Amino acid sequence: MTVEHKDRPPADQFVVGVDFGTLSGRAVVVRVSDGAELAVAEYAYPHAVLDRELPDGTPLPPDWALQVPGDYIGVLRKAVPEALARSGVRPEQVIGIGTDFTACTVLPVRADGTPLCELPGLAGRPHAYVKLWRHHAAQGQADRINALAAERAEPWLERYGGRISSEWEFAKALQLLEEDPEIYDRTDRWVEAADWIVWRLCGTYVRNACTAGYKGQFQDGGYPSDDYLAALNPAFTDFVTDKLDQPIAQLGALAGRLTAEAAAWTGLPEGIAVCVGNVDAHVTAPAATAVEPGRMVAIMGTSTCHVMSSDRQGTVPGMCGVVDGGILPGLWGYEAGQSGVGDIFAWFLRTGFPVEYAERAERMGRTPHEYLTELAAGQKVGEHGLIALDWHSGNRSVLVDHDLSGVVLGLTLSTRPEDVYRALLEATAFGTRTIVEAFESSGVPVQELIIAGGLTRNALLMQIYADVTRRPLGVIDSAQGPALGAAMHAAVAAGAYPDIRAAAHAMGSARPGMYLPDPDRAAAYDRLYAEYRLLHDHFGRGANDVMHRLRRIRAEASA
Ligand SMILES: Nc1ncnc2c1ncn2[C@@H]1O[C@H](COP(=O)(O)OP(=O)(O)O)[C@@H](O)[C@H]1O
Ligand SMILES: O=C(CO)[C@H](O)[C@H](O)COP(=O)(O)O
Repeated sequence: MTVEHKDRPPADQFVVGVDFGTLSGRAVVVRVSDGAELAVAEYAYPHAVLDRELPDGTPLPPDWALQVPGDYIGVLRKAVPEALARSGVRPEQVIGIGTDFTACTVLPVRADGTPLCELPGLAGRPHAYVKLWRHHAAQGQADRINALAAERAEPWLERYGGRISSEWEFAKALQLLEEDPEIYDRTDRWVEAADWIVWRLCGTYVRNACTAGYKGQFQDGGYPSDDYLAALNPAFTDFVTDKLDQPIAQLGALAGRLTAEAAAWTGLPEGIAVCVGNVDAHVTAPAATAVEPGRMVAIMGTSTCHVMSSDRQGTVPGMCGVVDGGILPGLWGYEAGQSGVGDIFAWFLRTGFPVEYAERAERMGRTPHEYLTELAAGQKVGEHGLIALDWHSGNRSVLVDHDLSGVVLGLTLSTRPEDVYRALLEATAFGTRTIVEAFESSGVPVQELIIAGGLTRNALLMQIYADVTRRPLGVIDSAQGPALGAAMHAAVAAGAYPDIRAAAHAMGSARPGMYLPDPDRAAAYDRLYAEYRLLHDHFGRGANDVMHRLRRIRAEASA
């Protein structure tokens, strides 16, 4: 007989969490009483990431990254019913659905939520589509936003470590205005995909406090002022009033009830609780039980987000932002990140993985990642003679410059693919150490590092992170941390728990100290990290502007 914990929900109630990642959506059916994940189903976006051309063949310039909003609806129609069927749970046992999304992934929509790219005649207009979080073609607008904010000493700038990213809402909207004013004019709302999917589920458009704060620069009850926007571009003056402003709700709040249309898509009962949206990184903190100050969660996937709550409000140079209640109610939520991590490893598989390696991996029943990892694991630290900069997708923290690019130094004629692969793994660890040290030196202590996301599957990578950061690494128990976090917020929205902390204690779990730093390897990495920081400052802080010059040369050549 199971003894029901007195204040725990009954064991026959379930929630669904849906994690909209960069390349796919994952739906998980979760038991409310203890967070047990009964089933998961994944749906890969048919159009993946549009970074070369639109579906109709319209070419895209460099640094563009778009998506097709219909792909997201596919997750609701395919992954949710599949997970429900696999779970054996009856639909009437499901009391709520919660979602999380990559961010800042934004799209222009009409007043009823229709994406502009779905309107007649606009399928060939790049600015009518979703701008994915890693759309980096608005760096020019971001540079102007930062320069003007610094010149006017705008108070909100320091909440973002002194620099606004080209990945965020204002830079992307300004690019839209300046490059396709007709699409801008036809945009009724500029919506985070995190909120658009909730809008599709319950018929209500409400902005979540997380993306509004970190990506929409909502601080102390307001957005950047109209006269600041007018100084950027007079046509941008009313952007907040006309296209952005919308009621904001706290994380875990009820956004509305599942509509009949969404019930038909998902196979879930009409009228169940639909939770306010959330971000794939921040939603994972409670899933990893990181609900106390100083426990940093690094969600490692295509990119890495470092999220941490603190009782201190500080300014960490190059952080993505600090938002009151941005992760957990009542605490300052900090975000930092690396815009390319798994993406960099994927790039190397596309471009540096020889056919004979692929054939050997297949014969051994290994994926390319597994095969290269096995080959690289046997090396001693420094044996490959390489050092890399993990900037193939720009630098999000601490330099906030997406016009920077990747570097591999030390190549010789005897360098092997596994050498470069390991150097890339290590470079991302050096990037994380740079971020952790920025927090520590700014008076915001990082007590513990907990890893979540798809990259937890790579044990060598985890050990390298422990050795490089000289910190024990905890690992979230769930293989679907973001989806579990979304499910937990749905349980709160459905009233099963009073708040997300209570849900975290009942439903979240992580294993502390899974990877411990080895003193000898850590000492060897200190030498390589010192070289990384020299390169970091040389190429990233103006000593040698070659990376920006190369971009200008490329732009002229491709023009
Ligand atoms: N064993 C592995 N080692 C290193 N990287 C991996 C491995 N498996 C997948 N990846 C990378 O992980 C990324 C996908 O991360 P994941 O968390 O699954 O998805 P998402 O980023 O969409 O949430 C891809 O960029 C892929 O190259
Ligand atoms: O910046 C983000 C969160 O603030 C993005 O959501 C994240 O970088 C992309 O997610 P993933 O790497 O899992 O695809």
